[in-house]
Amino acid sequence: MKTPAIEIKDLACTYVSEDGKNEEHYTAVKDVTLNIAEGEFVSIVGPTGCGKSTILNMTAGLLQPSHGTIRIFGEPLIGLNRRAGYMFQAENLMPWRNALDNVIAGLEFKGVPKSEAEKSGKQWLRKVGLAGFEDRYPHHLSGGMRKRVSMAQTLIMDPDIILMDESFSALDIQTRQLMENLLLDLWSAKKKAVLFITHDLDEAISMSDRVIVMSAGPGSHPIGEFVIDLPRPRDVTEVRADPRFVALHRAIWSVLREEVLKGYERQSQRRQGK
Ligand SMILES: Nc1ncnc2c1ncn2[C@@H]1O[C@H](COP(=O)(O)OP(=O)(O)OP(=O)(O)O)[C@@H](O)[C@H]1O
Repeated sequence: MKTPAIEIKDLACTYVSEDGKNEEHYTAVKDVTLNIAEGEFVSIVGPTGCGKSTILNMTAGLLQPSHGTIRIFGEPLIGLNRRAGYMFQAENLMPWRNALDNVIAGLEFKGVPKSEAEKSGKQWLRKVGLAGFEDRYPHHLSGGMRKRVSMAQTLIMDPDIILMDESFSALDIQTRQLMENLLLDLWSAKKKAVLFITHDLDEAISMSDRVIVMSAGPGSHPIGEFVIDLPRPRDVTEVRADPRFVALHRAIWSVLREEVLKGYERQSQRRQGK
């Protein structure tokens, strides 16, 4: 069997917070075991606050697990995950750089000569539908255009793994579906392992090869795994009318629904300090 791109074993994360007097421990995730194959597109869905971002941040190497291991293409993850590119919900463009200079920032940092980086940057801006926008600064681009620049900025580095945390959730629905289709097009041209975090079950099903459902926290862990056997290439809007999509949605929601309700209840108990 091929070595997985991401191999997560018995992972746990306990946050410790202090208010000056007391130390509070909160185990967000526990017993998380999960593999993602090379080129596989996997989404994690779960109730709000269940620890989806916690898992992603540990896989990115931005957060140290309290327990368990993460292997990247067979190698234990130590420090930052250098084989991964990230796309988060928040804007990460540098406002003082134009679109092209934002796209090539990572290449420049790696020491790629400017002319070579610019040539590649222009190609990437074309791929994401922004040819002619090279000189525009982020504040002169729409939210959707800024996301396209971010996507080019991530993919130009040719990472073997792409980690995405609610990357499109701030966009309006039409722009969001355009971005989802664009991502699928780019992904199918050069398949990378994708770990995609989303609140949106429709988005998870329409994009993924596999959807993992997490339980409500504390100690959140996977409680369901669904293979999405919808044919590719997919159009994320059209695929939603496919009877198989509807059946998968029903099956996954039957597992997720109860956890969502538990998640709301536990969060409100936590807020009240119960
Ligand atoms: N630094 C921290 N200190 C203490 N608790 C934290 C910290 N970061 C996250 N948490 C808690 O850990 C739990 C998991 O958080 P996380 O952001 O990973 O969940 P999520 O599933 O991504 O949330 P959402 O769906 O709302 O984006 C939450 O209950 C959160 O309040």
